Amino acid sequence: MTRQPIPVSRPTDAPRPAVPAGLVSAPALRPPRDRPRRMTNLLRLLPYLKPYRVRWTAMLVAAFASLGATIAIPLMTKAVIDGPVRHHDEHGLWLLGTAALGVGMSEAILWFIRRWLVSRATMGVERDIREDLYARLQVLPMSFHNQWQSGQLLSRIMNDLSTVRRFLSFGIVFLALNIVQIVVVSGILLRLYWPLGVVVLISIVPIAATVLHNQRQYTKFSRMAQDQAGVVATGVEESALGLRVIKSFGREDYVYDRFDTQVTELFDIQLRKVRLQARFWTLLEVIPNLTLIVVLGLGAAATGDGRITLGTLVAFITMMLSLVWPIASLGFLLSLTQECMTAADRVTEIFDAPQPIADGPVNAVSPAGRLRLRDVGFRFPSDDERDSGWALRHVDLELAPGETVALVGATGSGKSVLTSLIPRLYDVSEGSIEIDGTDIRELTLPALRSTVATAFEDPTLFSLSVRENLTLGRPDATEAQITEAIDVAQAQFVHELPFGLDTRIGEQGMSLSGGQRQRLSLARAVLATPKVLVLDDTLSALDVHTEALVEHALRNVLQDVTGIVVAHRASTVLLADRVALIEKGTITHVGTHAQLLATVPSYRYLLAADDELDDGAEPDPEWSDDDRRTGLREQHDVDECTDDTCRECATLRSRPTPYGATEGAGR
Ligand SMILES: Nc1ncnc2c1ncn2[C@@H]1O[C@H](COP(=O)(O)OP(=O)(O)OP(=O)(O)O)[C@@H](O)[C@H]1O
Repeated sequence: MTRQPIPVSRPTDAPRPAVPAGLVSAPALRPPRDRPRRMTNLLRLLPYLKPYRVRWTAMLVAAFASLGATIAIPLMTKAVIDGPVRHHDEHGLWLLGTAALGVGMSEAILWFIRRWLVSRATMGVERDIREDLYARLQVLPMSFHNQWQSGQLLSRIMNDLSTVRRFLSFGIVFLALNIVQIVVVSGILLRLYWPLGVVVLISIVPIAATVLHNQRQYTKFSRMAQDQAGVVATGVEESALGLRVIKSFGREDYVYDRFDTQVTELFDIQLRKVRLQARFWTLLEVIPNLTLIVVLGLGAAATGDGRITLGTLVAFITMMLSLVWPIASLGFLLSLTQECMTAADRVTEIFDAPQPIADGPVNAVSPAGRLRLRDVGFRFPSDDERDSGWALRHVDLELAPGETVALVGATGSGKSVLTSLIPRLYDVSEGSIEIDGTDIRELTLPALRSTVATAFEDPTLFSLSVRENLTLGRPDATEAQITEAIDVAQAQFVHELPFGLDTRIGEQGMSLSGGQRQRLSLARAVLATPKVLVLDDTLSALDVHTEALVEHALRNVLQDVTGIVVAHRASTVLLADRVALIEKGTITHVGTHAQLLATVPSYRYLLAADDELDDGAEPDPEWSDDDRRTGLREQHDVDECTDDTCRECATLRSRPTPYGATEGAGR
């Protein structure tokens, strides 16, 4: 089974309507309460109807035609009663009866046509907005995703868009139809017998007043319910992903209680909505019934006095009753309109989120891969006024094409943040990063991301086949190239999966072990054949033997690319030509492993945990270049050495490498 890789943005040639311009160049995200633009947000979604305008207009015509039939039937009834029935005209009765039957049947057929026409159009609109929203989520920067709960996004992309569809499919149509029906029928009622018409109009006033009064409350509850649905979705997602942790700590009760609180809150909000509606619906039941009693009494008297005919009274009552549903549903339809406006707010918040990381003008993959960081500083974007602090400051580093630098630093020192800046997952806050002399902000994102490939410590795999996961960065890779990348990453285990490369792996690659996922992630990065390869502690989950094999193969790959390798172990550092030590967000030392080992105590502490070594000691001038590079003297025989204070023995013995203390890091 071969499937297309996950698209990260909508293909430009896809036969879909463009995102309405209002959505693309929308202003920055602002909290919903500050925005008096609720209707505007809904209107901004209406251009999605454009591709379906013929179908939608036809649907409106069918709907209004069937409304005409609905109104005509009571009038025909009047004509039958006051004409053929009253005058015992059998021929006229057949004629008018058949016509009324025809009108009734055409009303039913038009109703069916309306439903048939509208469902396809509105489902298409829902699909189109959903696709654009998804494409938008793909291009929004990491800072956006850091700030948004994934459940909120899920609830917007699923629930809110269904609300928009419901509104477009019947909400807006019936709102228009019902208003027209109320106005036209009220006019006819006044014309049939104005005193009774006035009674009916008076009865509409309290209903309309209640509808308007309820709107604000209902809107507030709608928004609260929709936001809380997002919180619940986040809870479900988190507990599904963190199931192992929850089980291993035996915290099922705790997460259940937390979930129970969230769900109960949603339940309470929905209950408040229902209570509000219930009060409203009660009013809608009572008032028409009271009106009917009054109309029947006054109408019977008027018929007895001969002021109106029996046919007029029957038509009046039939028409008046036909108003009950349009008026009653007005409350529901206005509620739906409110919900839809809230949903449109929530959807457009995503479209409106700023996209600071945009394409530059240069669409060319960098030829050599010379990487330069100039006085780079970075602070995480923060929502509030609080200063988020500098995660990186004054970072200067230059890598020649083909050179590999290991990034070493204590946990939290800024290594991952630094590696995220190179593919522009975040943009630098100050300074610049250049590849082959071009500021990476000048490059188009596709060009940059073809130049730079990254493998992360926590490798995310998708619910796709192994092949699709591997070729994410290079969809046109050949079998030979895939096999080579698999070999480099020592991921040959994929051939033993039930369907080999076509085996579909579970959600987030969960059916694979951590080390297997890391190897696939590494193979994916290698297969992308970048000019700059960034490995963010990619080998941390491998056993020492596999790590040694991967490193052996990686050595060849790194010869041809510029590499930044985040390393916590000496064995990984040995892949690099030079090492950069990062401390509290700043690169404090750059040199070979041996130089730093010999001269920088904090570096020794990090890699060797050896604080017994002399601070500031220079490496032995008799060491070979290779020894200097590795910081280990291969010729030195630890077993033979009798000097208890020997620096080399201490280094070799304490080093947490897979190579054995006397093997000189296995080079
Ligand atoms: N999304 C974020 N928002 C705010 N601060 C963050 C975010 N991600 C990381 N940080 C902070 O930035 C700093 C550097 O984090 P980073 O992940 O780069 O550390 P690291 O050196 O890679 O650590 P480790 O070796 O543990 O992976 C830390 O203080 C961390 O708390």
